[in-house]
Amino acid sequence: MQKFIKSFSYAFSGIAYAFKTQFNFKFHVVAVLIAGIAGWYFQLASGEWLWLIAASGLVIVAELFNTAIEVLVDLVSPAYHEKARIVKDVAAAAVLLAAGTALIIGLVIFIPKLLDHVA
Ligand SMILES: Nc1ncnc2c1ncn2[C@@H]1O[C@H](COP(=O)(O)OP(=O)(O)OP(=O)(O)O)[C@@H](O)[C@H]1O
Repeated sequence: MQKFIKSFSYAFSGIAYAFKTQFNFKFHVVAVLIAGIAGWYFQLASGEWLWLIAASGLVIVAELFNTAIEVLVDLVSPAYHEKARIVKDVAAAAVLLAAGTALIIGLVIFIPKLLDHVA
């Protein structure tokens, strides 16, 4: 049981590291919070909440993997290396794709609600 609790504390320290050191991670956490507040304001249906939660999770998980990959690359290849560049660029591309997907999901959910709101 103590091992189980410890593994949570390791995971939380990983989240804290990403939050403290990665501007993009902070940016995405703020975006997720804003989406959550907007979801609460517009009283999303449960299906819409599920899409929003899945999209948010996708972005945060991608950011965490990207952070881990960046740290690992810096550890094994502090000097410039073409393969290190590719690894970091591909990891960054995964975040970009996740964020783009989440943005599209957010627009599909919120644009009709915003249009209804202003009409
Ligand atoms: N060791 C390296 N060898 C080759 N290219 C690298 C190396 N480190 C970084 N790069 C290149 O520089 C880009 C930016 O790398 P960097 O580590 O600064 O990431 P970042 O996305 O700016 O994150 P952060 O600023 O949070 O560390 C990478 O995507 C890659 O193209």
